[in-house]
Amino acid sequence: LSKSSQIVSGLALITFKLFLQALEDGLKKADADPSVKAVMICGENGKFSAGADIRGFSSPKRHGVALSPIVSLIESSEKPVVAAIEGVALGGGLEVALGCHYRVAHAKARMGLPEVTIGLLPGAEGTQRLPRLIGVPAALDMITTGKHIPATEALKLGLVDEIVEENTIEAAIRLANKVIGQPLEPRRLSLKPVPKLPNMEAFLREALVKVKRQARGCLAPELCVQAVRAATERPFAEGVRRERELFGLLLSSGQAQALQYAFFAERAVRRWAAPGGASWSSAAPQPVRKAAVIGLGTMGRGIVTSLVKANIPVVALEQDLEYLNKGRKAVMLLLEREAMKMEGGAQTLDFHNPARLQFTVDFDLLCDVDLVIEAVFENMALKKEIFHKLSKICKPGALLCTNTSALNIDEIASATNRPQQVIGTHFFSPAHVMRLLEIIYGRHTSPTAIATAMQLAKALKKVGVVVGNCFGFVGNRMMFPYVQQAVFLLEEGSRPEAVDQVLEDFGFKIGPFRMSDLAGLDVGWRSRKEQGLTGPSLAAGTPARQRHGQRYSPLPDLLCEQGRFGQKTGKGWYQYERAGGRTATPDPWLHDFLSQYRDTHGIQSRFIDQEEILERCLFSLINEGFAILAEGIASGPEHLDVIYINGYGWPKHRGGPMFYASTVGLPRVLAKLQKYSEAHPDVPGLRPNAFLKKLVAVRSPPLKEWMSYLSHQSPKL
Ligand SMILES: CC(C)(COP(=O)(O)OP(=O)(O)OC[C@H]1O[C@@H](n2cnc3c(N)ncnc32)[C@H](O)[C@@H]1OP(=O)(O)O)[C@@H](O)C(=O)NCCC(=O)NCCSC(=O)/C=C/CCCCCCCCCCCCC(=O)O
Repeated sequence: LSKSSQIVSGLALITFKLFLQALEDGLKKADADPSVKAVMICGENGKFSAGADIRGFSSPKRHGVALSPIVSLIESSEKPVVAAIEGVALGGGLEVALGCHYRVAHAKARMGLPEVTIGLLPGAEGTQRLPRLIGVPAALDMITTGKHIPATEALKLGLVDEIVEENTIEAAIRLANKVIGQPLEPRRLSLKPVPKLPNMEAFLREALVKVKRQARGCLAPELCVQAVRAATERPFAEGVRRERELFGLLLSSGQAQALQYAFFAERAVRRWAAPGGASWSSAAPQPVRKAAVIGLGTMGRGIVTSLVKANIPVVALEQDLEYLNKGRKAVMLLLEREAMKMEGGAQTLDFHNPARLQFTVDFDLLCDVDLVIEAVFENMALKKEIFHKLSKICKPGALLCTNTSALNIDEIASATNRPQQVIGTHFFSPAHVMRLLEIIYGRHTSPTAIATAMQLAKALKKVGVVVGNCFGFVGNRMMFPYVQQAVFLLEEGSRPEAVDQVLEDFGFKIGPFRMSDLAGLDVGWRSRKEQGLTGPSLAAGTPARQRHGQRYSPLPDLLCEQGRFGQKTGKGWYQYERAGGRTATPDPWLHDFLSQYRDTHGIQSRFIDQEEILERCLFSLINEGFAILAEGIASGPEHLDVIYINGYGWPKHRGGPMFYASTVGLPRVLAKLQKYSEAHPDVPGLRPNAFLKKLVAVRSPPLKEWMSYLSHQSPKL
């Protein structure tokens, strides 16, 4: 068939100008050449196409519109066109394949329309062709979630005609040969009707309700449903017009830019940098063939589960048999659940095999592991004791990681004989679900240790973000002023449900008070007692609402003193149906308690509007972000944004806190902070950071240029 086939595709990414022109030229040439009987389209280097170059969407008119006519050209060809899909066929890549009359895929190929994840919809007629091919429910699922489906599933759905284990191109050529001369009309998707559903209207209505609930203010999923609805209600050409209209709306919504920024930010943070010039490009990771986890509380259980899922043999250690058995049961339950979600189930995970997962109380069994993750509770003395023991037992090359959310990595490292191999790995709960891994280097941490921790994050399918050592690191340090403002707002007249509502409407998965109830108020209470901010070590005569000359709210401490720890005790900032319950209901007791508290402290209650709630919480968090950047704790604003999107439920369609600040406008953030700071001079978190002021003074450059305005390289970097 060599004479009758044409390979006209060549790039994994559709760099539109060159690629589309080549595709058009190739198709026209093939059409005009009587010796060509069929056309096969494939990619280069084992990849069909990852779709359009996402960076190109900043100039949509120039690039975007050109793909649809090409897809139509393919479909209307008088000669059969077969797509040979290897690697990935995503976005515009899959839309090209949908224009073809036949699709052959390699068994390992993946397909999807991920445009929704970058704030768009499949704008080259994908929302109109896919439902015609695989029906509305399956098409809607792919288009609104953007998920990549494996070839086997694509075959079941009818998205591809054949899958092969061997040479996809040869198989596609074989198929092309076979279908020469067969009628093409039934293979042209634009001519097919959308398969009917008995309850189409109800189905689409429910789908819209579901995506709206899940999207929390993100527009793209909703508009995807509207585009698919158009396919069910209108002829193909009109559906395409509607798709284009909706695409245009998304393109100008601002959300697409935020989501595309987030896509590249997540990839940018892999290129880490640390003190002394060490970086991702020069440091090589050590292999991790076996790991250990110390402590099987909530965090340890999730970490063990993550490691087992990543196929890394684990030794799980507890202090005594009682805790060990409790931990073992919980881990097994988590793993059973994870196995059920996986193809191949328990056999794939193999967690009943002691060579893959071993439970022990014997520290000596840690002598041959390559990496230890200590996950005991946040107590410096205990952690130091464990690290001292580890440095005696573990082999010389072993990496010693501490799962801490705030403690000083250098102090923990000082208890060992190998501070260069000590590193912070801050997991987020539940650790087998949450994608973020904050990786904290100490003063002596070696580049190899950082590279190994980053490699571990990748193996665990997490996003590793390398940051410097300070109290709370990046995520929690930015969270402190945010939560502090939320509590101050209660003192001044607001209620937990009002504050949560504003932040959840903004797009947070959960507001600060619901979050605090979920995490447990006792966690922060313990830490504040350790810091001497409350409890028996507080100096007599300390004013109730002041610490170290700054405003302090004792409200969370007072709740803890009442035994209100949140969900676990059935009462916290809200009331719950029972201890351990999850349904938060506003609590009249708390409202009375707040009134009495204000009376006791002579605070005049006032109405606080949504704007003030949002600005005080978010701008104080962002302000701390500028401090972190200025101190060199993180090497760029993308790091902060990736941390917030993946670890703190920040709405991705707003691009992360620092990106959000850039869209609000730095002068506005500064002006508002100045205003609130004047009203609350005893709150340092509201005092505009010098770096923010500087950026405004130099006329608010684009976010990617911010770091170049730091006058001196921070000693941390
Ligand atoms: C699965 C992947 C492809 C690979 O994953 P992995 O192997 O892990 O590698 P990565 O690290 O993720 O990626 C490696 C590097 O490649 C870069 N990359 C990857 N994909 C892209 C991309 N699509 N664009 C740009 N760059 C990309 C990535 O950044 C890495 O580089 P670096 O480390 O950052 O340097 C995975 O990468 C992946 O999932 N990629 C994304 C795939 C995707 O989302 N594809 C869809 C893109 S959108 C699309 O295809 C749309 C096409 C058709 C548009 C038609 C529009 C018509 C509009 C008509 C209407 C006009 C209306 C007018 C409006 C008006 O009125 O104004």
